[in-house]
Amino acid sequence: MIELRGITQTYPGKNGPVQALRGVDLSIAAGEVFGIIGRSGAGKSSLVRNINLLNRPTTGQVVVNGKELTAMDDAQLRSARREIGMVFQHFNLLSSRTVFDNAALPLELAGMGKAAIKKRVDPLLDLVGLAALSDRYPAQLSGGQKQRVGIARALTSEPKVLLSDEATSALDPETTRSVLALLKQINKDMGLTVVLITHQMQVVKQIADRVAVMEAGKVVEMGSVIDVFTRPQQPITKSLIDEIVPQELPASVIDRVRSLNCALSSGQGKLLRLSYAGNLAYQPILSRLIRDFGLDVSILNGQVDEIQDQTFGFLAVYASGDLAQLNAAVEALRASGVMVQEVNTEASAA
Ligand SMILES: Nc1ncnc2c1ncn2[C@@H]1O[C@H](COP(=O)(O)OP(=O)(O)OP(=O)(O)O)[C@@H](O)[C@H]1O
Repeated sequence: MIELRGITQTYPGKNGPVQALRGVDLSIAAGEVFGIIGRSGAGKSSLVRNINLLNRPTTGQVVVNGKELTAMDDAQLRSARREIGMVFQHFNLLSSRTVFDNAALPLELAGMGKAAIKKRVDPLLDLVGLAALSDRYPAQLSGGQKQRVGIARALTSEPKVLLSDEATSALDPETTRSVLALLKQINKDMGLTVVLITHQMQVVKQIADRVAVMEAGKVVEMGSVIDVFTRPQQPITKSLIDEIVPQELPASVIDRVRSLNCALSSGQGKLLRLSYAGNLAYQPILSRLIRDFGLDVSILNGQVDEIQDQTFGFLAVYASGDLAQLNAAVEALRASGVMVQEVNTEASAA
């Protein structure tokens, strides 16, 4: 549905050119909710604005729904853009127009008649839960309601793709959840492809199917959300996930393990961080360590959560026993799909 090939974006800057994007290739499938995450300045806004050519990339190709936007003239582009709706962090509503008139604006500009506009806009205001507020002005709305107007407006041209540029960044956590739930519902009910950029993993976790992690103008990691949460590879990904799934164990746990280690011969105790997802969450992982390998196991830390009906989690356990059995147990865990990290307590505590 969306193909970005070799995208670079260079802006003129006071102290020389700023290279915001340094060669991005992305393929987003129809009907997906695709998250693009990164810290401030990573290039997310530049990239999402490349998809509808609100920013024209310096080099590279943008193909949406089989049509190469980067090869189009202005008239062709205006028509192609109707298939791509966009919602913005600061809503971009006109204060002098009512909810209905804000949502209707793109249709008015396209020259549609009043009756046809009403037929298109009324159901959309109903969909976003604002039917009763259609005569209000933006100043009389909450942030969440303003964003719902923005979403209705983006849907008036019956797009196939919805781009969301930090649409929930200005909203409180509860309103964020309800706006994201609305986007997910629209994605499911209308089959709309949603591309959202955010700096919050919580947003990715709630709604995205796949995620690309950006750093310094490049995509450094990409995968299904559950895979990226359970097997983050890059330091930036780990640090972004840390707010939801702590990547480091508390110092108090490391301290306790060091004193446990002192009581054993070298190597007979290991601190293991086990990450797992999906069906593995229902496997008797710990009882196998005890039964099959004769180990003692203490649970020291952990968290279990869900991403779109899939369980995922991590457990920090201290396993002790015969060294050969310990090593065999780690191998068996890895073979079963559990990600096992042996935590070096000396290095971690330093
Ligand atoms: N119009 C512009 N002119 C010059 N430099 C720009 C322009 N727009 C963005 N940049 C620079 O390009 C880089 C990427 O910016 P971009 O806004 O795409 O990142 P971002 O990940 O969306 O950041 P944020 O979350 O802060 O919006 C930054 O260094 C930024 O300062």
